[in-house]
Amino acid sequence: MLSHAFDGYNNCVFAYGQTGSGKSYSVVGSAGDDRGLLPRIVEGLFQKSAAMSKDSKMKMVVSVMEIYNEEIRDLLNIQAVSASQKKLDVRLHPTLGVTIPGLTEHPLDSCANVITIVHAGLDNRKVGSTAMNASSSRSHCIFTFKTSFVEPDGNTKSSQTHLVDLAGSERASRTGAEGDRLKEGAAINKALSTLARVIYKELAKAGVRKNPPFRDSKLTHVLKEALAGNSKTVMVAAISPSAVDYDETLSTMQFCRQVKMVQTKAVANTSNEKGIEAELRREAEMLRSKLAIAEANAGAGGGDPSSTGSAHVDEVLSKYGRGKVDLLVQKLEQTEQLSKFYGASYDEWLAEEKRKIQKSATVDPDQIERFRQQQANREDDGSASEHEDSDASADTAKDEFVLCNCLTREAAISDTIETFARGDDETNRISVTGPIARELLSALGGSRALPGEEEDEEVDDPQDLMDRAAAHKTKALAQCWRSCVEVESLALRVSRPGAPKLVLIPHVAIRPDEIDLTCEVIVSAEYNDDGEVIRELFHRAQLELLLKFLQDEAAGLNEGEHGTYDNAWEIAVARVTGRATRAEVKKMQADLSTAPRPSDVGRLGQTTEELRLELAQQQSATGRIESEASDTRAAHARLVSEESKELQRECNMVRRLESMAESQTVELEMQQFQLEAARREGAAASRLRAEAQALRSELGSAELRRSAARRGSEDAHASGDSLRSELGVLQRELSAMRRAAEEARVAEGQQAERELRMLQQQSGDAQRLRGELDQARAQLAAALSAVEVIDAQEPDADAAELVRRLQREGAALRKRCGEALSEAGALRSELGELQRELSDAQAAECQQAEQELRMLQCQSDETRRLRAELGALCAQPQGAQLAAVQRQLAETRKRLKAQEALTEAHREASRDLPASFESAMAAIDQARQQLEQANAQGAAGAKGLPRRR
Ligand SMILES: Nc1ncnc2c1ncn2[C@@H]1O[C@H](COP(=O)(O)OP(=O)(O)OP(=O)(O)O)[C@@H](O)[C@H]1O
Repeated sequence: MLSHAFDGYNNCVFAYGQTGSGKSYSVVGSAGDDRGLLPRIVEGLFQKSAAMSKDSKMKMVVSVMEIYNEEIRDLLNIQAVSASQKKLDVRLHPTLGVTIPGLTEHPLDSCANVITIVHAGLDNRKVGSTAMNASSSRSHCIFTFKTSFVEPDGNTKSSQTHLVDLAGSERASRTGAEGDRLKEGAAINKALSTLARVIYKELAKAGVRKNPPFRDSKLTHVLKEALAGNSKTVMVAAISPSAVDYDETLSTMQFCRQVKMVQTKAVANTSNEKGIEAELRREAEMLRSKLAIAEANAGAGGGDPSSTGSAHVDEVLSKYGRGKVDLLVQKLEQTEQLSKFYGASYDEWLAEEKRKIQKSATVDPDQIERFRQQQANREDDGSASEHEDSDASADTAKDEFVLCNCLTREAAISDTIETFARGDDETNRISVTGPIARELLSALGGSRALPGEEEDEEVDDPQDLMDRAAAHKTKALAQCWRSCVEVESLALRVSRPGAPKLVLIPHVAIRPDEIDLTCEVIVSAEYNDDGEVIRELFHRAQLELLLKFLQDEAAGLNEGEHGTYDNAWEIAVARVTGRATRAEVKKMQADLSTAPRPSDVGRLGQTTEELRLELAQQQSATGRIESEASDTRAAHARLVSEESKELQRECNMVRRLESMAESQTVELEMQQFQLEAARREGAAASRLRAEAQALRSELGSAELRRSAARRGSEDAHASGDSLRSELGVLQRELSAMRRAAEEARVAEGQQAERELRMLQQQSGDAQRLRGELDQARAQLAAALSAVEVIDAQEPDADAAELVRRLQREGAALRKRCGEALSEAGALRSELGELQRELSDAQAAECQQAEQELRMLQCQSDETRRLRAELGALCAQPQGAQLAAVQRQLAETRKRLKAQEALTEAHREASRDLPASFESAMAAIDQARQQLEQANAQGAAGAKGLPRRR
């Protein structure tokens, strides 16, 4: 873009997108690395300018405006913004193109200066808060940089860069806009939809001639050149990454696609002021020298014209040359003035240019009122006389010319046109030839197309109407000049030196929809016997008709052989006006002079008398016919006025129909556009058709797989159901087991308690037995001691033997008793251990059961989820997912099997538990029996002891 600007191309960047998507962020941004396009472009321009050669110069001005609720406001003219909300308007200038009179432009000399100015402008911008953006731009903002690069050789490249931050498209339902916000939103959406329509029309334009509705909104009117003309234009599409903004994002992208297809026609804006000036100087010099020759000839009493070249050319030069030279000199002076301005300070030049533009684009309100009044009068007084009409049209023409002058920049041209518009004195007879006419034409039309040629739309705004009327007039005038120039040059070509002069007095009658170009031709038709002009005759002729005749005549003439016709243009005029040419009159005279015979004189006189009589009759008949004709003309005028009213009504209806047709055409174009897109897509579709065929067959096999998968899933469902029922059974079994285990635990606990009590009782019995044993031992000891005493006194071998046996048995008994006791202790500890084991096993079992329950719940949840997934998958058959589900199903089956194995193990464990308990109880019983035996033996032993003596 920077290099385009340096090469003299106009640029435009506009940011488009929904509200809050980042348009302002992209165009202006904030400080540092977050700065947007604008500061970066300006930096680039100044950097490039610094790198240019010293003799080159860059000049830059900036303007900032906003379009708020269809009103243009200058953001750099704070006074206007805050004081009276002064609105600006868009004008189409014949040479400058789209202009906004009153918009201030600030000269720039540094990057910092630009940023300051731009931010000052942005402070005045309309910003509001909506539900979608806390600082939402409520207006379209346009930053315009005009740059011109002047090279050392005078070559100038000028460009204009627009940076446009559009307001975001928004939906009232989402932004929550009400009141003023809603109104702003409506204006924003209107401008954006006009932008879209302009784009559609631009696309349609390639085929048929269309007029995009640029004037329907201020935005498109201002950006007309950027959207369809001389500009390199870029669109930045801002979109939101959020899924809720899907619709807006899609519509932005569709708009993007259309914008991408619009083609603009950018041309480099280059000029060389020095070259133009030099050319003008050369031409002026040449004309001055010719004038000097002509004056010298005139001073010398005429002399022989042929000695200085063409007498006719000299004659024309002597009469009109001064005017031409004066005009050219005037033009030259203006160019000099312009170049002086260019050489002077840039600011002064800028101020002067602005003043000129404002002056040229401002129309006096009185003039508008007068013009409107005259138009109304003209419409109302359709039946007025021709004379009144011509007076009124003369006045109107004058006003229209004044308006026309307002639109031209060149004062000299304005004067000429005004002179041309006056129709009552000698100055009106303007002879136009070659260069001057061309200059006038180029000054009137410029290098641009005439405004009237560009568009043909209905306008309600009076100022607009004035502009267009003036443009229309300018166009008519240009046409008239063109025709005059051609007529004159042809007349010059076909006439001979010494032939009568051709003077054209153009009349331009302008009506809203037609241009009538006629001219009065002076034919020096009446001569006295000495060949002197008695009076000049004026004939009104259609310029176009005249031009055609002259062209025919010129085509029939071989250049250099002027002898065939005395004066071809005279013949042409005579043909047009229906009069005899001088040559014909002369021929008739010659015929008469050569033919008369004395015998015929009387007859001729009689014939002449008869002819005179006939002529008188014809004259009276002509008078009658003329009076009838005037009546008919009046009636015709009335009819015409009625018809024109009728036509006006029909026109209005046609316009309404046209507007309807217009909207239908827009729709049609959109459809055509879509059709075109569809056709393009169709081409891609045909490429994809083969692929689609392959996919279809693949789909068929996928269908088969899907049905197989569905069957599999149904099986899986069935197996899932059976698994579930199994699971239910297992759960029921588990709970029954849990209940049985609980009961067994309680019963075992009670049993263990009972046994404990018994053991305690047995241990008490054992204690008692031990006490009795101790007693028996003490008795035994006492008996032994008594036996020893007895032995000592009277030894008894048997008794001693008995005692020894008893002692042995007692020791054995003691030993066995100790063993029984230790066995009972071991049994007790074993019992305690068993009780601990039992309680541990019960706790572990409970824990395990809870875990299992939890697992089963998880499994049942998972099964439910899997079933739902399976259902969804069945609805959308996709092989991979089905396989995944089958895998999950297999895993679940595996887990169920593991669960079953675990449950079985627990079942086994719970089966083993009572057996070990029973063996423990049997051991206890055995120990108890042994203890009882020991006790019985002990008792028997005690009984068998000899009584103490
Ligand atoms: N790329 C980004 N990085 C960081 N912040 C961003 C970005 N784009 C936008 N933002 C932030 O999002 C918010 C809205 O952005 P911005 O005002 O530029 O949106 P907008 O399209 O101009 O909206 P509107 O049309 O309503 O004016 C701002 O606060 C801006 O700083």
